[in-house]
Formats: sequence, structure tokens, C-alpha cells
Amino acid sequence: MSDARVDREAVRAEEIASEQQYLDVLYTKLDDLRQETTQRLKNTLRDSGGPPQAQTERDISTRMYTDRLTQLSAVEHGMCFGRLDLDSGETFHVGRIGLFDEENEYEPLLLDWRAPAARPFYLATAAARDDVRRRRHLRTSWRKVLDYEDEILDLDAAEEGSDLGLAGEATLLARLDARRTGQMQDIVSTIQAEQDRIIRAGMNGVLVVQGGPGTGKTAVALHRAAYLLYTFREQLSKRGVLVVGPNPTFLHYIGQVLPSLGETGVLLSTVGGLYPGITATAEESARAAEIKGRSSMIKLLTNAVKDRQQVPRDHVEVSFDREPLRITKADATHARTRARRTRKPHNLARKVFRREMFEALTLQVADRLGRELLDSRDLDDINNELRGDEAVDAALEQLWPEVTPQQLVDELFTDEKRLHTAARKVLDADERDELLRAPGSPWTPADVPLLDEAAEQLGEDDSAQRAEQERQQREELAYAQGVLHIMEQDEEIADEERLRVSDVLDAELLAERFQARSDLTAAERAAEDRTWTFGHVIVDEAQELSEMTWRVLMRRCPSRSMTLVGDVAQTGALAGTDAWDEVLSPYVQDRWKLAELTVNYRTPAEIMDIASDVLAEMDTDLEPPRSVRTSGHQPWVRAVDRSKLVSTLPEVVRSELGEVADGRLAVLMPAQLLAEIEPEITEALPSAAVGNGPDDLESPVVLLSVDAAKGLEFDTVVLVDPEAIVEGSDRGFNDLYVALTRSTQRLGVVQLEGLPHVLNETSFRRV
Ligand SMILES: Nc1ncnc2c1ncn2[C@@H]1O[C@H](COP(=O)(O)OP(=O)(O)OP(=O)(O)O)[C@@H](O)[C@H]1O
Repeated sequence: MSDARVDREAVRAEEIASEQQYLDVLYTKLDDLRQETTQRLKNTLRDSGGPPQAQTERDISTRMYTDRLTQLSAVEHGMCFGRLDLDSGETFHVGRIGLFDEENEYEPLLLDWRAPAARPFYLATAAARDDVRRRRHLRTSWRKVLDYEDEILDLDAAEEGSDLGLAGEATLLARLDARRTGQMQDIVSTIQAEQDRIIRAGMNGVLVVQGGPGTGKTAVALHRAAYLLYTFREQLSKRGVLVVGPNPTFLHYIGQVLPSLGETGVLLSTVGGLYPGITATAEESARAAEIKGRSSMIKLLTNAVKDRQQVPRDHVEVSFDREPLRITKADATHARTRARRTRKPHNLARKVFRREMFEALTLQVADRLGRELLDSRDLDDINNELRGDEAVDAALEQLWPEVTPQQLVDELFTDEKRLHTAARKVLDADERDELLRAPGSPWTPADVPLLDEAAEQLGEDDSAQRAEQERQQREELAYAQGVLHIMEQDEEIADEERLRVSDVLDAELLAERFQARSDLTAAERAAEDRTWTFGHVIVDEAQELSEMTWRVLMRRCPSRSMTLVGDVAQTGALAGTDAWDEVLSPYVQDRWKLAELTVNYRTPAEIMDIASDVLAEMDTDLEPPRSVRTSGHQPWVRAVDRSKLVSTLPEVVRSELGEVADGRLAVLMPAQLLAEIEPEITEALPSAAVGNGPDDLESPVVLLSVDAAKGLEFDTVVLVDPEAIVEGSDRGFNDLYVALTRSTQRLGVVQLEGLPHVLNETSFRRV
């Protein structure tokens, strides 16, 4: 070994030892904090009794200490991952959490990656150094420093850098080359500059992040959630952050990222999960989902609601007090007009309809008895009697019933006559047929925006509930005023000069505290409340959302503080979009910002070249993202006879598994083909999961439809029957583009018929 090399290795060993020493200090600090917090939590839990105020404070403290402990445990692995050396001679370590030295004027021991001072770790380049002399990436395993990578940010180094301007290139490439586990990992130690700018963008307004496959949109969206919660904690902890993903499998795939960043207060949901009390995961045809996503469904639902507001053809007769009573067309029409004129939702306007009807019926009864002999008290008595009469009630309920959103939507799609009436001038006969389904059918994700719309149009008569709530609030306010009064008296006796309680806390605030007693987080409360509005909403795969879904999300976010990430070249849903301005202009006109991601961290160049041809075939101005790396594996193509597919696939899968040790392999194919071969293939390939359960991605081999693979990635992808994918939908090229870009290492294509013309034979190795 040369002397220079021996010297370099000695220096490296010394540096590692010195970083280890520093890490030991940090972990000791972490252990101390954990112990301290555990002790405080124990003390809080041990206390009991006392006035409600004490209980409230204990609830708040318990929540706070539990959250803190969760955060302290979450950061254990990879707690410190970097260091900045500044021109001034100062050094800062950067990590997942902020740690301070209380005994030394709270000097930072570790900078939270989200703190402004940590920003140069992600942004500094040789050309714009921001006083950074050296950036160091630490590679650790649990509490042990394994290695490091230094970047000296002087101009000489800049010339050697990659043309993609990557920060910490070796560390980044090692991360990207690593085997996938079926669970998305955080990227906090290797966030790149173009991603950092999006993560830390201001919170106000709508930000659209457009980026090709593998550019880190999902990763950026989740790190942005963590950043916003850190920076605007006070604001967001009250209203919460909602992250919407395309399906439950995807949510499971990304589910660990935020907890690993110490953030647990975010509600992750699919569109199908946004209606409390309902699990909407059933499948339906792409066409039915598309029809349900159209904004013309608002009209359909309005018609369906109006259809529940009937008048008799001539009159309905009921018996009241052993005499016949007539509910006439004229009275009902008058009552209906008055009720509709209030412009209140159906269930609230119902009260007005009934009031008018009871008045008309009261007069009818009064006429029978001799109206001139009755005074207003007698009329009130008759009115009350009518209100308590079951037969009258049932007859009025027929005309203007109380309807739940579930009833309205369910009966609309299972009753041909109702659908026909509601769909006039909205849907043609074919479209109506597409929506009809058997009674008792389960809810689909596309039903949820309709349920939500129906809930808006129907309204909920919650007056009794509200009155009770107001009564409680008044009581709490009175109690809080009492508490303040006693506390102030005590203070006056104790110390005239001190800041008084009422200077910092008023009765309303205190009452609010009492109400917030529930130890649920904002996210947990939001999950149970359809009308909850969030502080910030993040949507992944936003290009897939229908017009009706956008309405739901906009209702959940009246402040329009939103981050929408997606790729209009990957739209698979027929109701999805190929232009951001089209979906956003009804809500924010042109007041939204666009940020773009241009580098593909997932797909190696050999595969991206093939996918780029598919992108070029689509009618789009989008540039394919540039891959950061090559894998050294040329994609292959193999022709297989359809009748031999089930017997050949296991052999193909086994041979590919042998190529990437310990990796994840996905076989992607059209949904229809998957349904056809599923029974046989599960027998022929018993170790494979057929991906409809959340845990299936952790299996070494998973079979998925292309649609279900959206947003996911695997070390190896075997794509079956690309021709059918292209032919199978109006968005066939988009689907093929998605399927091709799921692999991090290897791609094989099993061709049943011809190859689609966009796939260039010469890019493949024929086997
Ligand atoms: N800065 C980074 N450092 C390390 N890994 C990264 C970085 N950016 C992205 N990645 C990795 O690249 C892969 C693709 O990221 P992600 O799934 O977020 O991309 P995407 O744009 O959402 O893709 P798609 O549109 O195909 O769903 C993931 O494995 C992610 O962890």
C-alpha cells in the first residue's frame, strides 16, 4: 500500500472516531431526554383527582409527553446524518431532531433538518456556498458511525461535480441502489436542492408539483408535511394536515415515512376513506367511475333530492280524530314552494314544509269544528295534536321524508326508476345502465364524493344536538369564569404586583381548553368529522382526481393551503386530468404556483430511454425526467404463447429473483388478464402475493394490475402483455408509461401478441 493511501486511511479512521465521539454525546443526550420524559409522563399518570381544570391539564400533558416519547423513539435510527463546516470555523451537525445543551446557554448540539440554519446542508453548492466550506454526509448503522462522504465546496470541486448538481452524490447513489423493502423510506439525509425548495415553500395558496416518474414527488410531499408541521406547529396542530393517496396499498407503502420523521399527527386517507363511517373500497368499471366523477353529477343529485319532495296527484286522505283529513295538492304545493324558497338543504327545509302543512291542516280541522268559535290557543292545541298523530306524520313523511346521504345515493343507483327521473338531461340510457347496481352493493371510492355532495344538499337537522352543545358551552364558560375569579382572588392576596391570570388567559380561552379535553389529535378528530376543515391538504397522484373529488377536497380546505403532486403524463383514471389549470381554475382561477421536478431517482437510464419513447407518443409537451444512474442491466423481451403463460411465468420469476438477491419483484399486467389467471397462477407460484392487501408489497413477489402499481416501485419488474395495456384504455399509453417506470434495477417484458409500436425492439435484449 502506498504511503499516501496509508495516510488517507489513517485520517479517515481518525475522523470516524471523532464523529463517533460526537454521536455518543448526542445519543447520551437522547437517552437522558427519554428518561426525563418517561418520568414526567409517569408522574402525570400517577396524579389523579382535583378539579376539572387539573384533569384537563393532565390530559394535555399526557398527550404532550406521549407525543414527545414517540418522537424521541422514532429518531433513533440515523438520528444524525450530516455536518456543515462553515468559513467562520463553526461546525453544525444536522439530524432528524433538534438537540440543545441546556448547560451551555442552549447551544445547538444537533440541528433539526427543518431548521433554517440547516438549509445550506441541502442547498449549498460550489457556486453558491452560503459560507459552507465542507458538507459531510455520515453513514451510520444504529448508533455506530460506519463512514462519511465529504464535499469540499470550492470551485475546483465544482468542475468535477455531476451535471445534475447532486448533493452528496456517493451517499445518494448508495441509497438509490439499495434493495427495496416494500415500505417507502424517508430521504431526509439526501434531499436534493430542487426538492428542498418545494419542501420549504410557503404554506399559503395552492402549490402544484409536477414531475415525471421517480422524481421524488411522494417523498417531497411527505417531507413537506413534516416541514410545515415543524414550522407552523401552532397553526397546524389545531386543524391538522391531510395527506390523500390513491389506494390503501399505497397508504401502507408510505405509512412509515412520517413516523420515522417523528411526525404522527397527519391524517393519511384515500378518497374512499374521506366519508366517516364508510369503507369504500369496492371495485367498479372505469367507465362507471368516470361518469360518477363528472361535475354534472351535482345536477343528478339535485334532481334526486327534488324527487324526494312530492305533492299528491290530487289529494291524500288520512283519518284524524276519526274524521277524514285531506292533504291536498294545492296545500302541499304551497308548502313545498315555501320550503324550497328558503334555499335550505332538504332536511332543514323539511321543517318549513311540515310547519306549513300543519298550519293548513289545523285550519282544515278548525273549519270542521267551526273556526269562528276557536281562539289562537285552541288552534295551537289542534296543531300540537296533529304533530303528534302517527298517521298524519306518516303521510307527510311520504311527501317530504328525512333522507340520509347513504339512502339517497344507494337508492339512486339501485332503483332504475329513480335513476331515470334524476338523470333526465344528464345521462343517456347507456350511461344510466353503467351506474345501475344490485341492492346491497358495497360502496366504491367514486361513491364517496357523491355521498359528500349529497350530504351538502341534504343537510343534517342537528338542531337538538346543537342546542345541547350550546348549553354545555354556556356551562363551561360560566365554570371557567368562576375558576378565573377564584384564581384572581388568591393572587390578589398573594402578590399585588404579579402578572394576573386574566392578563394571559380569559374565560373563553379557558373554556376552550376544557372542551379540548379529549386526548384525540386534530387528525383523529378530523377522521370522524365529515365537515372538518384542515390547515393544509396534500394530494399525491393528484392527476387522477375527478371533478367531483376536487369539490370534496376544496370543501375540506377553504383556506386553499394545498400541495398537489402528480404527473399529468401518468393519468390512468378516465375522470383524471391532463391539464392542471383545468381542474384548478374553478376554485382559484390562475392563482396557483407550479414547481417542477426534473430528475428521476428511481428508474435507471436503460429503462427510462424506453419509457421516454412512450412519453413522446403521448400528446404532451412534457420532457422525460433525467435518470441519475444506470443499472448496467439491459431490459429483455420474451415472446410467450398465451396458453403457456401460467406455466412459463414461474420460471421467469424464479430466474429474475436469482439476479437480485433479497429484492422485491413485481409482475405487472392488465387487470383483466390478472383476474383471468389469478386462480391458476397462485397455485403455480404459491409464494407470490396477488396485490390487493396492504401487506402484499412486503412479499418478495407480487402480482399487480398496472393501476394498482401506481406510485410504487420494485427492484425488478416483469411486465406482461404491454399491447393489451395500450389497447385496454383511452389512457393506454399513460398506463404503459407508469408500468415501465416502476423498476429500480431490472425490467423484463413478456409479450403475448405483438409489441406495441412505441416499444423499440433495439432497446431490448431478446431472450
Ligand atoms: N433525494 C432523494 N434521496 C434519496 N432517494 C430519493 C430522493 N428523491 C427520491 N428518492 C427515491 O426515489 C424513489 C422515487 O421517489 P417517489 O416515489 O417519491 O417518486 P414519484 O415522483 O412520486 O414517482 P411516481 O410519479 O412514479 O409515483 C423513491 O425510492 C425515493 O425514496
